[in-house]
Amino acid sequence: MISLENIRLIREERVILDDVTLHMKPGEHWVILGRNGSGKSTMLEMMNGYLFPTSGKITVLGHVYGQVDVREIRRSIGYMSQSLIEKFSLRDPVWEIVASGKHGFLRVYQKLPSDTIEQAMEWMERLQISYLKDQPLGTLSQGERKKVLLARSMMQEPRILLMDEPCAGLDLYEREKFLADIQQLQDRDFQMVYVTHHSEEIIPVFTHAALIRGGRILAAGPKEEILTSSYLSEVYDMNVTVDWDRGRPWLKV
Ligand SMILES: Nc1ncnc2c1ncn2[C@@H]1O[C@H](COP(=O)(O)OP(=O)(O)OP(=O)(O)O)[C@@H](O)[C@H]1O
Repeated sequence: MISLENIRLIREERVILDDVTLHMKPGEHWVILGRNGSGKSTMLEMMNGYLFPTSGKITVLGHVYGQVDVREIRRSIGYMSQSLIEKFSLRDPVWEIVASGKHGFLRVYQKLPSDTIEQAMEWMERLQISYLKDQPLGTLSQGERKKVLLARSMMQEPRILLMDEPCAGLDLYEREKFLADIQQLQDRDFQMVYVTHHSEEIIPVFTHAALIRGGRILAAGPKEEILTSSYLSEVYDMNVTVDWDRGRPWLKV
């Protein structure tokens, strides 16, 4: 469903991504793991069509970027990132922000169809944030904001969901609640790509991992083959040991 072939990106004369090749097939959920500044967010922005590579080929849902109207493809891609939260008005009520995801608007200026409002209520119910529906976004905790963003992304019934460090800033409790919500989405016919620098966020729903270091793919494939002590020591530039517990890799430094 998502394929990056020989991607190279040069910005301000710096090589940001080099020789990146990844094939994410239907039925696979991927994690992209790497240190700060390794190029993870840049890769997501390419999958979204926000950034175009200096060279290489990107194919998403069967369409080659550069040969299609990316805005059309983007309708099928949910995107969660901190930068998106910052675009909303902090005064808008939660239900409106969730509902506005249906067509990808940032604000609602017209009366919404009742089925869109109903769908927004259903997603808020499912993610247990109904009690927040009338609260202004600005009054929500970080964890609640992430759930609002997830509900909003799901409104467009995406075929792909890209998540850029969704657990950043969450405490242990909020993180685990959020990850449990992600785990529950597995029955849906879509593909998730999750960017993080914390390997303990790799919950069982994720089937594959790509390790990125200095803008290059260090290793990519089924997660059990990739999340090894040896590869992770290389990606983090320090000696670490992996312990698997209930389908999750935990690191000892
Ligand atoms: N417009 C730009 N011009 C020059 N360099 C850039 C530009 N945008 C990003 N970079 C550089 O590209 C590299 C990769 O950035 P990116 O945000 O993709 O990293 P990341 O792995 O997502 O990091 P983090 O985990 O800290 O969010 C960084 O070194 C960053 O400084």
